[in-house]
Amino acid sequence: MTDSSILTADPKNTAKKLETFRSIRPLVHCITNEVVQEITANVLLAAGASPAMVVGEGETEQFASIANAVSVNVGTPYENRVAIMKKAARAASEAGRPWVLDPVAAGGMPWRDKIIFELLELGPAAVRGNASEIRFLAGVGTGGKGVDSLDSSEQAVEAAKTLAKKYKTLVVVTGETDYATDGERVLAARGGNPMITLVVGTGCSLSSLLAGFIGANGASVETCIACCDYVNRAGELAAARAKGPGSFHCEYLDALWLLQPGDF
Ligand SMILES: Nc1ncnc2c1ncn2[C@@H]1O[C@H](COP(=O)(O)OP(=O)(O)O)[C@@H](O)[C@H]1O
Ligand SMILES: Cc1ncsc1CCOP(=O)(O)O
Ligand SMILES: [Mg+2]
Repeated sequence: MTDSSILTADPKNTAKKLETFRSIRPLVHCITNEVVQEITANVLLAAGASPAMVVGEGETEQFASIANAVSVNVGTPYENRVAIMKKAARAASEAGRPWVLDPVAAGGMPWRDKIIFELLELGPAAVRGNASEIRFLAGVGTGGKGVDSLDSSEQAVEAAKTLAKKYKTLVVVTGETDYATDGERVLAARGGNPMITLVVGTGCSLSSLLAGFIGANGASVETCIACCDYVNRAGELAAARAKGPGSFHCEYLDALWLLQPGDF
C-alpha cells in the first residue's frame, strides 16, 4: 500500500490494549457458526478472555446484556439462529454493550445478504471481514469464493471506509495486511503468516477476539488494530514452529497464550 496516510500499528498500543484485555478477562458472548465453535472458544481462552456460546432463545437477550461484548457470526445461518442474533444484537445495544459482526460469505447468497444488511442496521461496534465480504457490503464486487476472499485487503480499503461511514461503525478488513478504519483514519497491521488461512475459523475467531478487545478497551481504530497486530504476531510465532496446518493450529493457541504485552 503506497498511501502514506495509512499508519502502521504501534507496538506500544498493542501492548497496552493486550494488557487491559488480560486484566479484564472479558466475558464474550459468542453466537457463531457450527464450524468454528471450538476454535473460537479456544482462541478466546488462550488469549485471556472468557467465551460463552449462549444461543438459547430464552437466555440470549439476558446474556447479551451482561457480557462485556457479543460476537455475531453468520457463517451457518438458519431462521432460529438469525432471530437469536438479532435479539442479542438489540439487547446488547440497549444495555450499552458492544457487539461485532462477522459477515461470513457476504455477496454469495441473497438470503444471507439480506440478513447481513439487517444486522448492520442494528448498530455493530465493528464489522470484521475478509476483503471480498467488505467490498460487497460497500457495494463493490460480488463477494468471494464461498467463505474465502478473492480480493486483496488493499483492494478493500476504500470499501471499508465507505462501509464504516455508512453504518457509523468500525470496519476491520483482513488479509495479508489487516486494516482498521472508522471511515476517516486507517491503521494497518502487517506481518502474520499465510498458513493461518489453512486452519478453519481463524478469521471467525479473530472477530470474536475483536469483540473481547473492544469489550475491554472500548471501540476505537486503535483497539481494532491492536487485536490484529497481536494475532499476526501469534501467527508468525506459530508458523516458525509448525510443520503444517495441524501443528499450526496447536502452535497458534500456544502463541496466543505465550505472547505478553512486553513482547511488543
Ligand atoms: N496472506 C496472509 N498472510 C498472513 N496473514 C494472513 C494472510 N491472509 C489472511 N491472513 C490472516 O488470517 C486471519 C483471517 O483473515 P482472513 O483470511 O482475511 O479472514 P477469513 O478467514 O474470514 O476469510 C487474519 O488474522 C489475517 O491477518
Ligand atoms: C468453512 C465454513 N463454512 C461456513 S462458515 C465456515 C467457517 C469460516 O471460517 P473462517 O472465515 O474463519 O475461515
Ligand atoms: Mg470469514
